[in-house]
Amino acid sequence: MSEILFDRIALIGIGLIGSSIARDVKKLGLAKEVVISTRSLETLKRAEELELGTSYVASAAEAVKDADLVIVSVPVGASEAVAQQIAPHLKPGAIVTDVGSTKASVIAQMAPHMPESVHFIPGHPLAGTEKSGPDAGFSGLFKGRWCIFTPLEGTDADALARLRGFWEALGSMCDEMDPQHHDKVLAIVSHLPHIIAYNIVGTADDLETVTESEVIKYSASGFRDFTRLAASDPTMWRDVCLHNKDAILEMLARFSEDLAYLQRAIRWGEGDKLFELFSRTRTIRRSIVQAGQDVDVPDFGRHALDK
Ligand SMILES: NC(=O)C1=CN([C@@H]2O[C@H](COP(=O)(O)OP(=O)(O)OC[C@H]3O[C@@H](n4cnc5c(N)ncnc54)[C@H](O)[C@@H]3O)[C@@H](O)[C@H]2O)C=CC1
Ligand SMILES: O=C(O)C(=O)Cc1ccc(O)cc1
Repeated sequence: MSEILFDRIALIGIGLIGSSIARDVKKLGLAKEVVISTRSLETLKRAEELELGTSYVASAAEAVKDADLVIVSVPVGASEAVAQQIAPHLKPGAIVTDVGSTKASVIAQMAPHMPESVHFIPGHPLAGTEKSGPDAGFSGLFKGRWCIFTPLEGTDADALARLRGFWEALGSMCDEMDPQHHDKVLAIVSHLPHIIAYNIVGTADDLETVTESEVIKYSASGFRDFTRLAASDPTMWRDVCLHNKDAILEMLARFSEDLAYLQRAIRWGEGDKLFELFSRTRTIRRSIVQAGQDVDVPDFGRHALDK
């Protein structure tokens, strides 16, 4: 059992990410009280059945009262609505953070509503799966994973250090970044891979009508890897696309250009070009594996806190 880091934590949104945080907080004893609130009463009831917190309230405003740490874990498009609901009820000195996959838009939605008396520190744990909802979370999700903060100018150093300490207690490695830079980096390493997966699985599904069930029947592991990403939550990914539009479009333009290069090399039988690219990318995979960042979803257990 670790030490208590916050007396009262409020979790707004209790899906995959919120419930994984709740499980770690409970397991490690990081808070005296964990108040949970979420939009649907059905999910709230499920959180209670799973005993994820110490109290369960229907309104976000009620949940944040007296909370020292507020973690907003909702689809990024709901950030402003949540900020509006909680703002008048936040305790002076409280730390308010989020876990959204995009950062500039979350800041634009939330920061204007935050009272000066609280510390608003946007965050993003780079850990997750294609699943969603409170049953999908698990203890240890964040272990060995990066958590990126995109602090606003003038952020209180002690508050940032406390939030960092919290994520480190969950096993994360922490870093800081400018929100625009975060959004560009994440566009290429996370958002594009999901968009490409949605696209290829959609294309295969369209072909299915032509080839009957062959696409699914003979799908090799490469295609199956894409289907895992393409099974990710539609609301969450719709919001990511809408709220990181510029960076995603910039990376998609670059991606399409490079795909055209590949297409041309195939058309003209330029094997040397194909070989050069495929060798370069193979080196990248090998360096990721060496750095221990190759954890596929089925292997998460290896990193779980309970092992
Ligand atoms: N799924 C993943 O792998 C990762 C997701 N994220 C980010 O974490 C956030 C949450 O994602 P998940 O936990 O995966 O989603 P989820 O779909 O599992 O859970 C979302 C939760 O938010 C609640 N919610 C939705 N709209 C709400 C509103 N207006 N007010 C209050 N609660 C509301 C839902 O009831 C649910 O409890 C998103 O912003 C996502 O971009 C970050 C890292 C990884
Ligand atoms: O399931 C996967 O492979 C992921 O990439 C999970 C993920 C989704 C969104 C994020 O912002 C961070 C991590």
